Amino acid sequence: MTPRSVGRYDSHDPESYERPRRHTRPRTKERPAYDDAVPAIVVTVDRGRFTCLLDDGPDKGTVITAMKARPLGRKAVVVGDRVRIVGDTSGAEGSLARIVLVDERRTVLRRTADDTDPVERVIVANADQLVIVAALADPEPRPRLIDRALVAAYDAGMEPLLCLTKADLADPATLIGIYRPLGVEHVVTQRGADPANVRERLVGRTSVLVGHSGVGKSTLVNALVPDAGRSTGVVNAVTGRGRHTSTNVLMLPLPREGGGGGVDGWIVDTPGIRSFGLAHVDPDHLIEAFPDLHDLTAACPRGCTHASGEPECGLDEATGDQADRVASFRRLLASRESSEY
Ligand SMILES: Nc1nc2c(ncn2[C@@H]2O[C@H](COP(=O)(O)OP(=O)(O)OP(=O)(O)O)[C@@H](O)[C@H]2O)c(=O)[nH]1
Ligand SMILES: [Zn+2]
Repeated sequence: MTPRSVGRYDSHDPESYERPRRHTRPRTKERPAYDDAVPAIVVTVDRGRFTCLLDDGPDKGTVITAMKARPLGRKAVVVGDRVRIVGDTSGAEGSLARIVLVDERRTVLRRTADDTDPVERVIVANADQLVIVAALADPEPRPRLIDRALVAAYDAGMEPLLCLTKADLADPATLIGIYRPLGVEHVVTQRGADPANVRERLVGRTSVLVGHSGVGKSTLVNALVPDAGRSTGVVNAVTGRGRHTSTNVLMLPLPREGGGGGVDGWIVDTPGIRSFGLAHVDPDHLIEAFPDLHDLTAACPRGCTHASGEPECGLDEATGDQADRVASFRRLLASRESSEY
């Protein structure tokens, strides 16, 4: 970074993105610094350094290392954030740009403080889909964990997808049956199989993959993103460190089929995240993910949590298939209290 650019951008006020500037000086002579800010996507965070990909212009896809500009203060910048950066955006080795603005987030996937992490955090911003990876065997599927991931997805406004791996070891029918009443979509896969059925679910969106250790998540990611392999990915070029020992959340581009560059979607791998703290989840927000059940609760007493045993809960009116749905919804509600990881 040249001394000129340091002086220039230090006085920059990122707030001016959000409010019209009060002083309307002619802009021809001294262009405001933020006109130079370029859009980028945060793909990983490591000790205060943000790895971003330029998201516009002829150098789109260039890997940039950036830090937060001071005026952003303690506001978190997370993987998936759309940001504006200034300074040295060349991506040259050793260069450091500055994030001056974080765009409004479409979705936020959070985890509450719990035994494994004392701080509530946003894990990923702007993701559309939560892919819950579970092995059909070895390790045995744990529906309680799947339930908790579903709660996190619905609460975040993300669509859940159940991805059942190791189909060579067990039949998926039972597990699929458990999630049918909720209308959860699923795909079944196994090592060595063409991952096309999984891939087609990822095209055009940003998908966060979560799963317990050993379920085959890395095997799947490597099949989907062949040359970005977990240990040699784009991020390595910047950090110079092996990714395979890291537990950082990492967003990988899903390469367009047939080579030639281009990105068909984004996969966010979450090696360090085995569970979600769900204490922040509000039942009235969760039920909005199920409009038919939400309608039933219109006449619930004030403060009704819709759990089984609540007096006069509208969900008790459900019959037939919808009653199955209510039972499943209540199971999800109860999973918030579970201490299982
Ligand atoms: N039988 C069988 N084994 C598989 C399959 N997919 C992965 N495995 C094996 O399961 C083990 C765990 O796979 P990984 O891909 O490392 O699992 P992971 O979910 O990334 O686990 P962590 O690295 O602990 O997060 C490895 O020994 C894989 O070879 C499959 O479809 N069938
Ligand atoms: Zn109720």
